[in-house]
Amino acid sequence: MYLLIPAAGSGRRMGASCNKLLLKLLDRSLLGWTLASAGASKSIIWIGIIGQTADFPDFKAIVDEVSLNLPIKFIIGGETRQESVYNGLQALPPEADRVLIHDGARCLATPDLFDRCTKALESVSGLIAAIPVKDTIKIVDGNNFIQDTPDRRQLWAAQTPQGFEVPLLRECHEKGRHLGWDVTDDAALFERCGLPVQVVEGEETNLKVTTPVDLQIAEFILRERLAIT
Ligand SMILES: Nc1ccn([C@@H]2O[C@H](COP(=O)(O)OP(=O)(O)OP(=O)(O)O)[C@@H](O)[C@H]2O)c(=O)n1
Ligand SMILES: C[C@](O)(CO)[C@H](O)COP(=O)(O)O
Repeated sequence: MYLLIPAAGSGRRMGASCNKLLLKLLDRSLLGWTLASAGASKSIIWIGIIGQTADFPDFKAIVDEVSLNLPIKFIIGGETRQESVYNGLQALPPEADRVLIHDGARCLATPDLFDRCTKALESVSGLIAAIPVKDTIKIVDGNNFIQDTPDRRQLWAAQTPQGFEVPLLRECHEKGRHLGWDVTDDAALFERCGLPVQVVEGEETNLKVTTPVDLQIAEFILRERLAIT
């Protein structure tokens, strides 16, 4: 399976002075953990890392440290995640018919999750990893008054990997650009184009490291996983 890793963000909500994917979690950068997990999966055969040019020297050092036995391509990202993935899709090898897209910031996804998504993508044209929400969710208006409480049994929190047939996802991105759609994940483009997206059970620990507290939670999970005290 071909894998695109959007890693071209700035980490504004993390408040760090650099791309948050360069921050260390134990002895390795966030991007390093993400790459190590993808590299340990049985199904990933190629990785495209989408980043800002200024980060490429650091990204190259991280790739060397993780010593992956896979072809790696560096792809220049855009101003939004949507644009970055668009650029990634243009840079896929011509033989790539299906692709997984996985946020660099979801550095705790396990190799098994990549493999389960790859397997599931053999029989559907679009999928996402997601987990049922645990909280009661409120729809709130601009004045902070609740408008609705949707049935939680139908609510799932979207994660990555998200996987798609490449020609269909390219078409959805083109349409989105043409019509000015602004979305936070690739599944949303598929949905707006009326295409089906299947949900694959994600992982509760597959958090997106977004704010400083997520870094602490991620470190706790990693220590438990690696049995480090
Ligand atoms: N222009 C962008 C923006 C985001 N991303 C990537 O998309 C993933 C999810 O984005 P998010 O966690 O929001 O990262 P940032 O954009 O870096 O964070 P923030 O929104 O707080 O600035 C991250 O792996 C990030 O690097 C990207 O490739 N290109
Ligand atoms: C793709 C994603 O990780 C699914 O949860 C998320 O939508 C990324 O969006 P963000 O706005 O960059 O957090």
